[in-house]
Amino acid sequence: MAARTRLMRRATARNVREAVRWMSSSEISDSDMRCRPSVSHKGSSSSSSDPGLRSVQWVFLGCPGVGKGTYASRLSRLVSVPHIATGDLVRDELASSGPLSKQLAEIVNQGHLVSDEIIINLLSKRLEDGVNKGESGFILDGFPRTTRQAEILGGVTEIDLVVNLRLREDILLTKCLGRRICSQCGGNFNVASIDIKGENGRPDIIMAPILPPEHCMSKLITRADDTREVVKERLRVYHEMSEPVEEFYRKRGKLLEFELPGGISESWPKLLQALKLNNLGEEQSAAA
Ligand SMILES: Nc1ncnc2c1ncn2[C@@H]1O[C@H](COP(=O)(O)OP(=O)(O)O)[C@@H](O)[C@H]1O
Repeated sequence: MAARTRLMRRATARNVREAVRWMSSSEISDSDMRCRPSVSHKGSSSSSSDPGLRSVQWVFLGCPGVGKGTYASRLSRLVSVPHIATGDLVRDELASSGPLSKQLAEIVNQGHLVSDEIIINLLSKRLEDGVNKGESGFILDGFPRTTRQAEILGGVTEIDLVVNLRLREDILLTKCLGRRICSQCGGNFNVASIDIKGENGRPDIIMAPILPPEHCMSKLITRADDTREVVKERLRVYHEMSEPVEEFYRKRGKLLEFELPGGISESWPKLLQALKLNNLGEEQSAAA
């Protein structure tokens, strides 16, 4: 057991060293890595050799069901960096039926966290593959989820900004239960229709369902960990293990709190405004 732990530690250290080497061999200077949302992010290329591009290194935090994936993936397209969701890395590993898949299935389907070692291995590999393809910068979604992960990430590279998405807990559960994925195209949808009257000074919250196109309707599936019991456990685990990560970044002055006011049409422009990216959003919708 001790030997296995030592081996795991060595494997992790090696991956982190590789990530460090990746960072230091990158053409981007330290100052370029810092968040400069007001500079132009032209085109869809994420190559670091384009002097007009600056690669942001952002993290999205937030409870299960809050919409980290939705907003992180939209933003990644806007600022031309990859959206890396550790939940997707875990699901890819599960689907691959590799040596880890049985162990992972048990953990994920109980709503628990995968070990820091395994998740860092998966993330290091994804970052390395990306760098080999010429990627730079990232928006991380679902990582770090423990303070240890945050410390390891901080030892490897500088995070510019951490966006903490927030939403009422009763809505989170409904949203998780409404999630659907098209088994053919992989599209993410949500059949939940939320219309909650505000009370005690809280505003109304209206979130329209995100319905799939006709051709996906018959192919919709639900994630195995999106059952009522497992979502409740994931929320409990988030409060216990991941909320301290918010404090970790708050203390370092990197945390941007963002309370979602409603569905995408209402929240997206406000999020861009909070990130001082509204001009970029307008440019892109004008070009579309
Ligand atoms: N950083 C991480 N650390 C540990 N486990 C993780 C991490 N990211 C993802 N996982 C595992 O993958 C599952 C799915 O993650 P994700 O898709 O991000 O779910 P959620 O909807 O709960 O945010 C998690 O419940 C957990 O088991």
